Amino acid sequence: MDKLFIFDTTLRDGEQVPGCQLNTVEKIQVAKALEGLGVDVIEAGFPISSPGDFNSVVEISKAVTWPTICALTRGVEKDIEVAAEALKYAKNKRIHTGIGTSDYHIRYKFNSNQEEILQRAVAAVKYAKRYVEDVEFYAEDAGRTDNEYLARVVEAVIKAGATVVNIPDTTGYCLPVDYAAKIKYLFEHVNGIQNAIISTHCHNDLGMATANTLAGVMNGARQVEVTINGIGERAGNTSLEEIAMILKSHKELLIDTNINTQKITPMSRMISSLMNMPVQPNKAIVGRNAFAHSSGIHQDGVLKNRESYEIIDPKDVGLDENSIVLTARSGRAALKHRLSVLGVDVKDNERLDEIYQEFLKLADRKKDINDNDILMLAGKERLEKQRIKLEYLQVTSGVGIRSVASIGLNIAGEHFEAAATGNGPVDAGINALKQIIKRKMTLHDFLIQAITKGSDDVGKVHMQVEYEGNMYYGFSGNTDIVAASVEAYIDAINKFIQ
Ligand SMILES: CC(=O)SCCNC(=O)CCNC(=O)[C@H](O)C(C)(C)COP(=O)(O)OP(=O)(O)OC[C@H]1O[C@@H](n2cnc3c(N)ncnc32)[C@H](O)[C@@H]1OP(=O)(O)O
Ligand SMILES: CC(C)C(=O)C(=O)O
Repeated sequence: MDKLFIFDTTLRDGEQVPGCQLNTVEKIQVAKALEGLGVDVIEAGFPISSPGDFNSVVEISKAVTWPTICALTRGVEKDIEVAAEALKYAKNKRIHTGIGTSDYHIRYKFNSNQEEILQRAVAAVKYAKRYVEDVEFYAEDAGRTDNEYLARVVEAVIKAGATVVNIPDTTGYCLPVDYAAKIKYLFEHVNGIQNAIISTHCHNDLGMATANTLAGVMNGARQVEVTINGIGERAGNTSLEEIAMILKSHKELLIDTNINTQKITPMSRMISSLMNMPVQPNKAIVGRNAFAHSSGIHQDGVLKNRESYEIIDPKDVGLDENSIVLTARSGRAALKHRLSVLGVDVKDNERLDEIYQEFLKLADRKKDINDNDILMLAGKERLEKQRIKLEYLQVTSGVGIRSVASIGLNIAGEHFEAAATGNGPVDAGINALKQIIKRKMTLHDFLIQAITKGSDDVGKVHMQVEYEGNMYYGFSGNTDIVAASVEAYIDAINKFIQ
């Protein structure tokens, strides 16, 4: 297996994203987590850019042990001096310097010409070499740089001592076939290329960052510059998790990384939370839906054999399990599975079908069906077979009066009635219930939730009732929330009275 070096630039290119700025303490936290993840190089910042960024590079250098700490500079002496100073405490250090090589950059950014830029590139590498052994050179906008000129620059900087040469597709313009050809061209035309590692740094403006990075690797690049969750300037960078999992999934490529893939999900969540940058739900590997199956045919297939619809074991990226999301497109297999996970075993297909029909009606109204909804549906089923049934409930309540409730119960075929007052209609209803069921019961959890949005909505009630030291759960749903509350209490009682 060939080793691919993972160069993480979440703290530099990722942190350039508006709103994603981190303070030094947060950056140290991220750097330590990246070290745990197994990255080879951490690009910690651009020290000349601000005192805060300088300080972060210093502190990360002190905090991190084995990955190389890299600092970015322009091809400018002062930048290089400041970067070297910031890296003073790093055990393994690298300066990443460079200059734009495309005609756009040479003409408009620098008002210069190819020969002068080539000389500035070489001078920058030589200057950085005065401070550190490990110097990486970037040919900014290499994606749009003419290959013949790029090869001359790459050859010259390697001769000047560059240990790594970065070929960025800065604007995310390249097609994978063209980026592949560019890397191949360099390997075929640069004398001394074996003395340096060729690196990719692909942006995602056209959604091709990962494809381009992979094309580079398949043509000889052995370092990839990536970020967690693919964050970065504009549309972002190649995402670390995608490259790591592509190589883990396609062993035939014979290329390996040091990444401990089981740390990918926690790392992704840490970055998303610290940088206030939500991950799009369908993002490969780390999106909320990356391992969620929501349609009946897929769910049935996955429940029969995970690999029917999953190419990655969720455990390999640090998730406990995949998720079977119940929607109006789900089938009986998924519903039955969820019920059994929740402890409700539906053995009889006729019963399952009845619950399923109720489920479909609810799913058409409500986008997210959660576990409580499912339990409530199964509970409604159960209500009909319960020992204690609510026959009627009448409540009077209002402002400035004490609530009064009268209740009628059918207990194993016998009729009982009672009335009581209470502190509000629910309390009155439960007090009336307790006039008939004279047991020492305590209500703990009591949650009322609207299912959809209208005022005619179903109120869903979830309760926890303690009886003789044990907890019993009760569920119900009704457009009358007082009735739903009393029904939920009766549901809990039925669980210990039968
Ligand atoms: C592709 C990448 O470089 S990705 C990194 C991008 N990240 C950043 O830009 C964040 C950090 N940047 C900064 O803090 C500031 O831009 C600084 C400190 C670097 C420079 O600030 P200023 O001196 O005010 O310059 P300003 O940002 O306005 O313009 C950039 C200057 O750098 C020059 N420059 C840009 N890239 C390079 C380079 N690689 N090598 C040499 N000079 C460069 C530009 O031509 C311009 O010079 P000019 O003023 O003579 O025209
Ligand atoms: C500094 C370089 C590597 C960069 O960020 C780019 O070209 O996008």
